[in-house]
Amino acid sequence: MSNPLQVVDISTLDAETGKNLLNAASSQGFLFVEGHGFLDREISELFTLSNGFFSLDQNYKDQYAIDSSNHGYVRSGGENLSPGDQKTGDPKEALNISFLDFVTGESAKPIPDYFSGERKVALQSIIKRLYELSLRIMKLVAIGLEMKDIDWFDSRYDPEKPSGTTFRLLHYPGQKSLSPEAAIRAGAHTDYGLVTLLFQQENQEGLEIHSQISKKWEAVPFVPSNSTKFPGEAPPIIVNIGDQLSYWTAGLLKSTIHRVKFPAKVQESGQDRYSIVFFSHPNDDTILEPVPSELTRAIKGRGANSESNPITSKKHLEKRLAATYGWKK
Ligand SMILES: O=C(O)CCC(=O)C(=O)O
Ligand SMILES: [Fe+2]
Repeated sequence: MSNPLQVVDISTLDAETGKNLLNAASSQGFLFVEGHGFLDREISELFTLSNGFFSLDQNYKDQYAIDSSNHGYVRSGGENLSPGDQKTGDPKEALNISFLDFVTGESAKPIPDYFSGERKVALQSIIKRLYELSLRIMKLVAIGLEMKDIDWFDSRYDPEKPSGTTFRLLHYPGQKSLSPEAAIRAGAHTDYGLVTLLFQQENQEGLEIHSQISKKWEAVPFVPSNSTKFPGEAPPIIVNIGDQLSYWTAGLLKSTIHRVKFPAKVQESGQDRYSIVFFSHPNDDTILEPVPSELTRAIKGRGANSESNPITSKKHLEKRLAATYGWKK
């Protein structure tokens, strides 16, 4: 399968890497990163954990049902990512873990007791490192934007202060039905935060982007690891830009619409899809004021550059979640 996206090696924090990342983020808004440091073994174990959780009893999972703060278990049909043009919720289940502290990797709210003991330790370690990876990516964005202070974004993402960041396990059950309605597994949407990091597995494809370049739906393939360059590393991680970062950078970085479909191959095999996602957000109290970069300052009247009363990150997120889950505000 051809790949519409660039694969950026982020193992070095330098000007060239920053430019490569910025190019991808300001064209497709989606890219792959390699040199991220996650091992194949640990990501496979994480998928095994996810598989184990979703195969538990429905009654058990429902005890941890999602609340209005976006934390908890979402049963199949419980989330409609495209409320304008989809009547029913998506045929997928998810576990959202929010209220995260990145010094400990723990949530301040209860999580299913399936994740206790060694499983809990493994989960916390992954969450802490996903936070570190998102900081690395934000440093590269700052370098790409030629900002004097490459920690400008990081200083707005204190590990112990509240943020809208969510770690999410997703399961899309396999379906052999060919009805076009059921063929959409996650409705078209953009993500809400700064950057989203996503792991997927081979033979479980289905993610599509509405390409900023071709203006068409294009499949995001599974890209295997480059074992010569990065021995033992997990496959490249998908990174995409969320609405807040696009808004913050006056639209220079693109928050691209995406969805999950059943490609013919997957539909024929009836294969389930599991994905693991980290939605990274700055601290709730972050004011989305114009970014100090000459590249974004030059864009007048868009996003954060157009507001005389800048909003906070928390306010930005609340607006979007209300639309997705139909909560009355
Ligand atoms: O499972 C996927 O590949 C996409 C998930 C996604 O886009 C989301 O949860 O926002
Ligand atoms: Fe998404």
